Amino acid sequence: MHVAVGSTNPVKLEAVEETLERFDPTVTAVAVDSGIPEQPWSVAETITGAENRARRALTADPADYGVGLEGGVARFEETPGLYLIMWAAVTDGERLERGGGPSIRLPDHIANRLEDGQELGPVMDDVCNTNAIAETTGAAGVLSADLLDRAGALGDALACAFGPFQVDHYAYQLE
Ligand SMILES: O=P(O)(O)OP(=O)(O)OP(=O)(O)OC[C@H]1O[C@@H](n2cnc3c(O)ncnc32)[C@H](O)[C@@H]1O
Ligand SMILES: [Mg+2]
Repeated sequence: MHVAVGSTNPVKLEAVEETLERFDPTVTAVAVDSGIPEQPWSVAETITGAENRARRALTADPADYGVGLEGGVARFEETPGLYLIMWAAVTDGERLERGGGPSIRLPDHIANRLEDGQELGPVMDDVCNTNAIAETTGAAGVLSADLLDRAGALGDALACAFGPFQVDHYAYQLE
């Protein structure tokens, strides 16, 4: 199985390789434009970024599946605070499925810096005194006391978008 991933971030490639390990995938990285701002600010924008990445990766590199993984931030009416969210999209060229990953509240001092227009990756590096933490454990790792890591969190979203291609239950269309 050949999977084209719309990113060159090693943590995203790791997420795909680990999550789809059972299918023994050949994973290629495709540099694509996500078509949205570098720091998505809503569920809708984050999902659109994942969709664009999946479609554009498959167009650039004809594989069995195109995968898009996108991190973003969003507010929810039902709960206070700014949340880090992540979404995945998978396409086989005809059908496209979406799946969501974990959501974790950002500390106010970090949320305030995003409100001022900064990006989460560099803000996390500044706060944690790290270099490119978005390519390893990520904010998801740091803020969950390492109960998660970014590859695993993105992998959960991917599993939710990829599973429906493999499971017969989705093949029956309800009229
Ligand atoms: O090369 P790409 O694929 O774009 O990888 P990226 O790390 O920039 O990932 P996204 O564009 O999907 O994420 C949007 C922004 O949110 C940041 N981000 C998302 N999740 C993060 C995490 O767990 N830790 C640190 N930064 C994160 C990321 O660095 C970007 O500034
Ligand atoms: Mg990015």
